[in-house]
Amino acid sequence: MNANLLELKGVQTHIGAYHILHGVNLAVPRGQLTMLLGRNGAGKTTTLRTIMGLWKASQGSVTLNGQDITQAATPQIAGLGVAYVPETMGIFADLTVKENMLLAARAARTAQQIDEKRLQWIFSLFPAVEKFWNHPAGKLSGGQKQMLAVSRAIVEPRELLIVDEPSKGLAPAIINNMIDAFAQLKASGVTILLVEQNINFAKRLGDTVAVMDNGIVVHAGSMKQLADDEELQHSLLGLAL
Ligand SMILES: Nc1ncnc2c1ncn2[C@@H]1O[C@H](COP(=O)(O)OP(=O)(O)OP(=O)(O)O)[C@@H](O)[C@H]1O
Repeated sequence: MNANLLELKGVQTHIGAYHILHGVNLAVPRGQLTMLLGRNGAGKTTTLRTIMGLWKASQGSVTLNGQDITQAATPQIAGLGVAYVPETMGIFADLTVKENMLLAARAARTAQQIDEKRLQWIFSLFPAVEKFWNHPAGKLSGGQKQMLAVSRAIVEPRELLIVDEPSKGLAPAIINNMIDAFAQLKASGVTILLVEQNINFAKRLGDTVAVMDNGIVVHAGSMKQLADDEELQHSLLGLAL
């Protein structure tokens, strides 16, 4: 079995006339939490969208479990066990939390059909999801919406969870809750890829890190190594952890 669940090799992506990714190499080790860092506009979101088939790579390859998914359609990629939470979160504001969860559960048509043990586990990770079960999702706070978005992504078992900036705009207490939840998710065996701007969040959760700049990965290694090396942080990110 390949040690890397996901691998990008030489991935180039164009958006219309713009050449955004210039040969991204990225490895996401199985069972680990990988942080994708980088300045604004470095190409992190474009990388996630290319993995999900929402943009198509013009060159290079994306492989999942050794299977080439470079040209696969998004539903097919999702069907292989990949869940993606975009920055916009994809929540239906007019629907209740419960309805949002049901829509995310492909196999369930009623709340009773969602695997009960799994639902209780999700409630334990994100108590707000249970508390506001029958409330319109649009009424939730930013942090609660983010928790609902991640809960939707894991309503059924997934092999790979990809989340774009889960800590964005959240208060420190909510960020701590989010860190605990991701740590528990990882302990359950899910491989996780997170885009982050919050360096402390990255430092506390990451096993592996990749740093992007100008559409390529300019550094890859262990999170601890980067966390311990202030000079490297300055040169890669313009700041220290
Ligand atoms: N739809 C689009 N059309 C044209 N250019 C785009 C589009 N989406 C992104 N870009 C450009 O691609 C580059 C990379 O954007 P991307 O969103 O991937 O960066 P990012 O690292 O995720 O940054 P941020 O943290 O600001 O979201 C940026 O220069 C951006 O302006």
